[in-house]
Amino acid sequence: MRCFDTARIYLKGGDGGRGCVAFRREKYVPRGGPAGGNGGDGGAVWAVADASLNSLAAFRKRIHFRAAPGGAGGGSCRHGAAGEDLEVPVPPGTIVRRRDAAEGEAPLAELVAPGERALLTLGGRGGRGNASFKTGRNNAPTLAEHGEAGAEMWADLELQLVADVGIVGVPNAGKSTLLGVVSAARPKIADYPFTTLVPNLGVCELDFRTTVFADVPGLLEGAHAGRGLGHEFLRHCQRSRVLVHVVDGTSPDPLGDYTAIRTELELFNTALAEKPQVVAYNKVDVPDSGEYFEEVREALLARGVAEADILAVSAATGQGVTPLVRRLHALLDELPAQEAVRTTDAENVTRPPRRSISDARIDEFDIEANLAGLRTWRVTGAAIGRFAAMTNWDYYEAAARFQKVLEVSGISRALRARGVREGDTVVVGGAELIWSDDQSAGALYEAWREDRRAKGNAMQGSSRWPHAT
Ligand SMILES: Nc1nc2c(ncn2[C@@H]2O[C@H](COP(=O)(O)OP(=O)(O)OP(=O)(O)O)[C@@H](O)[C@H]2O)c(=O)[nH]1
Ligand SMILES: [Mg+2]
Repeated sequence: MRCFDTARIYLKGGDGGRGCVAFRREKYVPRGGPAGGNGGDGGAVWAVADASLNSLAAFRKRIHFRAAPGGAGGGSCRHGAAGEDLEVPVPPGTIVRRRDAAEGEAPLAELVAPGERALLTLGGRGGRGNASFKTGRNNAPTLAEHGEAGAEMWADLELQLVADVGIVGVPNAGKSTLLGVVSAARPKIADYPFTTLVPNLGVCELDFRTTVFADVPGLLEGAHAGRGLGHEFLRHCQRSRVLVHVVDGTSPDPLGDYTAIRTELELFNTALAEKPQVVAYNKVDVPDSGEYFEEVREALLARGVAEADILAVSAATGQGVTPLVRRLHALLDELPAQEAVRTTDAENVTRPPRRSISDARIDEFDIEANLAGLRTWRVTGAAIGRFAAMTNWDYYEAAARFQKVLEVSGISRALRARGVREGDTVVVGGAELIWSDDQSAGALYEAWREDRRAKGNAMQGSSRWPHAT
């Protein structure tokens, strides 16, 4: 038995395209200005509330969602095309949390109204082409960046159905049958407990009004504590504005059933228990079931349930169902108008921020020394790691720029303070560097050329080049 109101998915923004190194070619000008275009930004991943969905079952079949990468930059300052965004359709009422969210952290998004969108992951920034590196001092830069990797994450989805009316009651009380009779929905109905495994939504039309009903699997005692299936589904009721409490009139103890459900609701969430509720005493078409009705009615009145909120019905024959729906309309009318009930403090991001995905600082890093007893150092930090990944080691100027950043960020100083020595290996992100005490540009150039020669200029990214500081 599985239920599909939670799911775990993998999201990845598209990688940025690589920047290009090119120069303008003009007649009589041997070497024109830099003309390498930027790579395109990678596509973002969005969640979109799709009213045609009412479960997360689709995420059994597909759990990976990757947006398209940006195109590479070209010559003549042609920028790469932006990668297309990817939209992940989710049923209205879906909450998205990052899997590694801290305790108490607000969810990433809560999609309630049909068509509502929220940004989940950004694509990577496109790498800059050499035209973008032109400065007064360097008007013929020969370097370009790799695109930034798109952000990736695992996310947990939770569905809390959006409905006007939540139908609660013990298993077999007739909840699904009631949903079927008030709406065109055809929920699964059978003569054993827990026929309903996936919550059903039904649209009821009466008196020119449309009301959405949610039928959830029966609640068992202990449901609030996670015993039985009911707990999984109680959350759906949180979204509904009023409740119908279906009581099985043919049960040996209808009042006991009623009390057990009320207890579950209160233990799960007091806000849930405080929702307006109508008691539908069901199956009155069965001979003898009416016998207890008066008794149960008296007991409910004694507990403060209003007379108008206790109705005898037969979901099977439809008897008493119209007055029941009208009573629900009246209760809904008493409530303040509400667009949609939000249950979290998620702040949906609807416009991608105009900045890189990472707001990490370049001077925030850690150094691990002497890994495995070797003369190897590892520098970690979100910003410096990203910088290393975007550095295109094919170009000497990119390597020189990287060295400058090591200086400016304080990483070189920190390494010296920790006792780095000539010939030591320094790992920064995906790049492996060899430490040299000779800080001159000439030494760096020689080392870079040596490294390129050894590589045949073939490899990208996980480059190894001697580093002189
Ligand atoms: N005679 C009679 N039988 C009914 C009535 N309502 C429901 N039933 C029967 O009761 C059984 C259970 O009905 P369901 O609608 O599946 O009950 P449920 O509350 O949805 O049950 P779960 O999904 O298991 O929690 C079925 O055999 C229905 O045909 C009614 O008004 N009269
Ligand atoms: Mg059912």
